[in-house]
Amino acid sequence: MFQIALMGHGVVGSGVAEVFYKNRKSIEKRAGQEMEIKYILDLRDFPGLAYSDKFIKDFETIVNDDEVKVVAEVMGGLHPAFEFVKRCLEAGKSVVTSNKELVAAKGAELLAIAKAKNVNFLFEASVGGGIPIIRPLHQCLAANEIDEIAGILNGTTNFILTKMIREGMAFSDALKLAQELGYAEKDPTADVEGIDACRKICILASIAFGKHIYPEHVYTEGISKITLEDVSYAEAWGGVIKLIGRAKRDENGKVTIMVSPAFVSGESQLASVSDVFNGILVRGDATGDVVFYGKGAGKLPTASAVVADVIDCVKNWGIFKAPFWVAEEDDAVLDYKDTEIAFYLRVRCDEADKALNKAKELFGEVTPLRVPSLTGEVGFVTGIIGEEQAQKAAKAMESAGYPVLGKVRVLDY
Ligand SMILES: NC(=O)C1=CN([C@@H]2O[C@H](COP(=O)(O)OP(=O)(O)OC[C@H]3O[C@@H](n4cnc5c(N)ncnc54)[C@H](OP(=O)(O)O)[C@@H]3O)[C@@H](O)[C@H]2O)C=CC1
Ligand SMILES: N[C@@H](CC=O)C(=O)O
Repeated sequence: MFQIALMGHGVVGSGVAEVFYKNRKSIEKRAGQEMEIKYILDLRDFPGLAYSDKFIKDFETIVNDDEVKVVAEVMGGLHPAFEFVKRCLEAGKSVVTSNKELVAAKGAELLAIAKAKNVNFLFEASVGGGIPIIRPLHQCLAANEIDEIAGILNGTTNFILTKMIREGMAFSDALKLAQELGYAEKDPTADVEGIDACRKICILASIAFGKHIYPEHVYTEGISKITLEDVSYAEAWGGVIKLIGRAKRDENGKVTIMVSPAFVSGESQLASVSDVFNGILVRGDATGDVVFYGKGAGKLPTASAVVADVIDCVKNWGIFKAPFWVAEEDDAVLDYKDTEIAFYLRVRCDEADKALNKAKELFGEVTPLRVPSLTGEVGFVTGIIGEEQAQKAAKAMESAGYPVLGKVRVLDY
């Protein structure tokens, strides 16, 4: 009998218990072992559940119990999750987690401990909720050199943008709904400001490129400044606005990585990824583009990935099967200011032609965008230019009397 401990009984943790008890027979069959949840650690009490007797409040009970072989950490946050996970691994227990903050910050260190102890540290649920992406990237695509990964990695912001685009719903109402549905992080700033997507693209890039990419080295911009007017200009351009995380490795091994809202063409596979769904494009040198799609957040989709990792730990007891990357001292990430991309801008003006002439002078050739219902302003899309040049040119537009009302990157996916 394999004894398991669950740390956290919130949205994901309660889903893990639900999936485990509902599908226990098939789960045990797939794991090849009988399994039981011995403890559930949480700060609160949960009376009236069929498994209410499992709840404990002291982590020491779990770490000191040799019968507990696999621990699922679904509490979230960096502390005390890091200390708890580290101690479990050091005690010879395999750990699975849905906690991207933990993996993005401490993945290399925890993987090194797991490898040394010959236990597993798995985190399929940390990216893309219920979408299988970590295992395919690490195992099924292992024969490829991965050149690029780009995707919609945050369910909450994609849900908000979809509600804004399709229903004209106010940002705050859409966020409230995402929180009620259990999609958002405890502090939704992490979703809205792109921090959650940044953690996820860091995890994917670390697996793909074999070295730890730290969130603090990644330029990150969220969707809080996106307006319904920007949405209309994107439509006039022939696309939609999405929050995109992307990472690309050049021939020297340097990584360009960024999270920001972006115009994506209506024909792009990412354009049709709506609601809480995530879509992740992986470009391999042998496979070409492979796209992963599914529910990126929510109780049961995420729990599905956590329980699958638990099964893997049980089935592969004594075999290290986790993805692996090393912590690197030198920074592998290129300064985003040294990279190039196209931009959409929206400026206030009395005469659109004059504003567009000024834009040409400052940005080079531009493509005008017109939304008939919006007066006293004009939108345009630049060619590929340097990030720094774009920043300077936008400032110069303002100095010339054309206040910038919106500025979003334009992608060619
Ligand atoms: N919700 C989602 O759709 C997804 C979430 N994730 C990740 O999964 C993790 C959990 O998310 P979610 O379930 O939504 O979060 P919740 O806040 O709903 O659940 C966390 C639970 O853990 C408990 N907890 C927190 N700290 C401790 C502690 N020190 N000791 C014991 N219990 C503790 C909390 O108690 P209390 O409420 O009293 O603080 C709460 O019950 C996060 O890392 C999140 O980023 C990943 C993919 C999708
Ligand atoms: N808050 C996250 C939850 C899953 O990672 C999201 O909205 O994607």
